[in-house]
Amino acid sequence: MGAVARGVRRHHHLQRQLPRPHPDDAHADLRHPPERPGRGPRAEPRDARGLGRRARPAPRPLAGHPVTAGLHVDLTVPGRASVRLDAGPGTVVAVIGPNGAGKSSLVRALAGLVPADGTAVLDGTDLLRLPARDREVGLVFQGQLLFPHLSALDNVAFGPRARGRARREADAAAQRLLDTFGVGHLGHRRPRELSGGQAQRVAIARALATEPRLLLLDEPFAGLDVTVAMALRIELAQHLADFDGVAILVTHEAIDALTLADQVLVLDGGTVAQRGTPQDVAARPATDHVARLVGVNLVRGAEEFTTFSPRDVTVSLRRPEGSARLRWSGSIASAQQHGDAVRLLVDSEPALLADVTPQAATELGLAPGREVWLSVKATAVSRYAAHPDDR
Ligand SMILES: Nc1ncnc2c1ncn2[C@@H]1O[C@H](COP(=O)(O)OP(=O)(O)OP(=O)(O)O)[C@@H](O)[C@H]1O
Repeated sequence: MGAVARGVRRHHHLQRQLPRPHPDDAHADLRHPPERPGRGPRAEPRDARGLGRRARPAPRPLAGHPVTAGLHVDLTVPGRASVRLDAGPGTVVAVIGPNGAGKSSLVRALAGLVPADGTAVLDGTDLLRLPARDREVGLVFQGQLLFPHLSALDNVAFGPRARGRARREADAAAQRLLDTFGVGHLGHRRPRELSGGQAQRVAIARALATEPRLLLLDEPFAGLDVTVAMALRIELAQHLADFDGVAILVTHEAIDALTLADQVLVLDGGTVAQRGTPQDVAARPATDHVARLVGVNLVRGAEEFTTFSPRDVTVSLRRPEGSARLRWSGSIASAQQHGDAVRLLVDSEPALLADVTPQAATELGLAPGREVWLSVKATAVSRYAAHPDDR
């Protein structure tokens, strides 16, 4: 669980120690979704953690697949991606990687939007053997269109209604979700009357409305204003803290992986380059892409990788003393303000980042095109095996 989600879950755990909230309470209803019509009052016992979530129907096992809760993927989208992934219930997996790495191919294969070989077993059922419409999957894709002729509320209520829930109940559940994502007052509006951020909130609410066992979020914050994206991230973290399905979040932002995810899957060239907790992946990146995402330098040797912070790099115009392994030359490709420092991207082998003070940048004339030497102290670098067993 990500750091934000962990905090939220702790908060909810404390709340669970308190007397049960009134059923009309909007937050309570997220944990106590209304029953489907015709089933009468809740008959199932509450689960062991006392969350009061509705007991799910027993998963249908397939021959050769033991019923194991969560998601167990070993699939290939021919020519695009080949991925193995295991995620227990309640896990948020961030999928990161450069353009063309296969991230969208993975989520689209799970959603049934592109054909795939292999298996993707969700709570004992192989999704790849089901038509897309029968998969218990909620989808949020970047710039995804809402139904233009329906109001925001009807967009969210559409899925539950299509699954047989009475209109009043579906609308009430949709309203609660819209409230959760801060757009409860916009339920009457058509999609064209919503801003991008508001529409994206409605899209997330719509994906959650059917209580999917698998939530697929493909860059849900892309293209949003920074403050809107941050607010949405926090709201989503609160929701994910109580979500007992599996969520897969494709993202280009390190902050998503670090704050929302329990597991990070790094794709590169259509295969898994690294997997681990956000902290492990950030501390020991295996690819240049991840190193850039988390803002560290990565020097890859055959047996050993080395990382260090741009802050620990010394920039000089003359060749410095010290170990040749910790010394590079190159020309400055770019110089940008970064917090209270100037961040240089140096076209060395490999390309490296160096943070210098504005004063040093001025004194040394550190502008693009300038030839410089970079060095780092041995005590400032972290080394790790290039090929750990768990990749
Ligand atoms: N419709 C398609 N037909 C054929 N190949 C495709 C198609 N869509 C994607 N590909 C290829 O499959 C590979 C993986 O693409 P994919 O879109 O899954 O990557 P991605 O990691 O999601 O990239 P991005 O971050 O740019 O969205 C790429 O080599 C891409 O060119």
